[in-house]
Amino acid sequence: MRIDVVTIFPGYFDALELSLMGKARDRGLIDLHVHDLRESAHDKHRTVDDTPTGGGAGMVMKPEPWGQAIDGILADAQSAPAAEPLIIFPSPAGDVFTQAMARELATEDHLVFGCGRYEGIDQRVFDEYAERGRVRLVSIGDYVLNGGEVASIAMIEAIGRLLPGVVGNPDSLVEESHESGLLEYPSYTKPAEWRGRRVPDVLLSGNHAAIDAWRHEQSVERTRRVRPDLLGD
Ligand SMILES: NC(=O)c1ccno1
Repeated sequence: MRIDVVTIFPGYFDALELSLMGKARDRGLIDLHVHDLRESAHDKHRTVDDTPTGGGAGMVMKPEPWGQAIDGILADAQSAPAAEPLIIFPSPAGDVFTQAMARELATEDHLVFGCGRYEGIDQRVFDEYAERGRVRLVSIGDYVLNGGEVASIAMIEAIGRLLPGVVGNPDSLVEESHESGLLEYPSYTKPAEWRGRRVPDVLLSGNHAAIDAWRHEQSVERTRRVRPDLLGD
């Protein structure tokens, strides 16, 4: 999968050089390109924002740099045999990102993440690329961040880990929270007792049918307690 990111803070994405994402990039499973939006601003001060038309607080990101940055990515992509990219703008006003959406987006060949800052991006950028291609505003939750970078990293990790070969044992993706509609059961490891707290006896029994039943019961109980909405309660 090719992933392009447009941001005024490229350094945020150094985090994607670490751990599984870094290994996936080294192995060519993820082809990440981070673009500094200011490289597409050509006035003396590389200006990327201006005052809101109609008044109001803060600043709005200008459309010209965004147009040049995204056009450049689309032109580059056309030279490669990939499907038309999906452009994602992280926004608290977007569709809520879920594990199901992560799985859907993991089937894409090319994703572009546009990281807004300030009071947001001029609406005409969304309109331009929605007419020319595919655009989605996506929220990672009902709260507001200072920009789209952290949300993009979260989505890139959630999507990237689902790509074949990224996670060592694909079985570990199956019993995770939100995969089965339930939250994951509690996990334990050695030692069998720690500060007087014992691992549940069933997990030491070697009876795999009983262990599976206990884990499912724990998942249902945790889901009912923490996220009854997932059970339709
Ligand atoms: N909730 C979000 O996804 C978000 C993105 C930018 N600010 O907030």
